[in-house]
Amino acid sequence: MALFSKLKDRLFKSSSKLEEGLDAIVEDGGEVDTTPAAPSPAPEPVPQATTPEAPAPTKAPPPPEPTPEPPEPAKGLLGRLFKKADDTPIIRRTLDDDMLEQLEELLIASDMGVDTALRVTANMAEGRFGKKLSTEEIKQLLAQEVARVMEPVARPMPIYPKRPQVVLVVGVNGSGKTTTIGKLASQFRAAGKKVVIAAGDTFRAAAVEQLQVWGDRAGVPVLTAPEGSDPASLAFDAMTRAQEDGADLLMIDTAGRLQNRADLMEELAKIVRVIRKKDESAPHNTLLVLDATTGQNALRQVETFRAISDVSGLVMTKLDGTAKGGVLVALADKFGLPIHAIGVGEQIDDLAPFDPEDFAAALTGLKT
Ligand SMILES: Nc1nc2c(ncn2[C@@H]2O[C@H](COP(=O)(O)OP(=O)(O)OP(=O)(O)O)[C@@H](O)[C@H]2O)c(=O)[nH]1
Repeated sequence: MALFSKLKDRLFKSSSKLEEGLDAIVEDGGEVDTTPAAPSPAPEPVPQATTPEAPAPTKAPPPPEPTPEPPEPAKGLLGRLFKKADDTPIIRRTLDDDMLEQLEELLIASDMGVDTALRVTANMAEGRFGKKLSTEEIKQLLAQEVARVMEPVARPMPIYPKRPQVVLVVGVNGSGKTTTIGKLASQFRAAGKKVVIAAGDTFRAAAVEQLQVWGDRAGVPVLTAPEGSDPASLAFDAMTRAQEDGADLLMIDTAGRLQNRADLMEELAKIVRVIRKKDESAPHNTLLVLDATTGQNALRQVETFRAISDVSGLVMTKLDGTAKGGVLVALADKFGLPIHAIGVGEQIDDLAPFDPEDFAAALTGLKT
């Protein structure tokens, strides 16, 4: 399945934002490259001294531009379109301090966060100061750097021989926990695993109903308890049932009321205490579900949930249709927590494994 093109299509907002910004930066102070064969972006082997003052003579005052003749009008609309694609002049700009600063600002505006943006741009610039770069070449460098940051965190959710493997799912209300549990359950079931879901957000009847809908879609039983009852007691019953049924996986949904952090912390701790009566090593995974559209707020959510639970990995939802995809780079750079999967839509199969190179290309709008 062409998952990559799906991701690419759906990350359009992030990539178009970056793309527009990069075009503007290169055009601002760049000049049309009249040399016929464009030099390749070339990873520079030149090990540049890290001191900033090293390479220097960057400013070659642009000679009066020999603006290339606009392409002769081609016949017909199609002809004109193709002509434009072929003959669009390539603009290059010399990489200097000003340009670097603009790149940093663009990446910060793309939700990468200040530290990550600075690190990424510094790596992009290394050995390339004073070189002329086109937008496409910058995209390639950026994609390379993003992929490098993301590579260590791109890990599927580990599966252990323990049965049932208990997966506690945490995250704020609306982040996509229910949907993600449904999608994961469907994938595990398709892989031949026996799955049980526990609707641990017992405070909201609507949340339980939603989970039942997803359980039906995935063909997986959902254990529920009366509204307002103790989630830990439900978790205990679900654990018993999962053990009796010989289930491979027990996925426990939890409430996401961060407004009352102390209560939520106690509630999660109690669920953990109770399931450990049945299996000391449980929960085996604690998945934090984050909504990509919240941008930098996702960083704060990781900090908060790490303080109240033993987060072992992340699932990032709603990457489709957001211009804030860059936050994943900041998350990877800052916390190094594994990103197990990404949500790219509301349908049951809209959960993809996290692939750093595909993501980097989709985020930067790099043509592959
Ligand atoms: N576009 C898009 N929407 C998503 C994705 N994941 C979840 N959603 C939508 O986000 C909304 C909230 O998702 P839920 O799964 O109900 O979130 P929750 O964290 O369980 O929320 P509560 O039940 O309120 O705790 C729903 O409308 C979902 O359809 C995704 O990857 N892409």
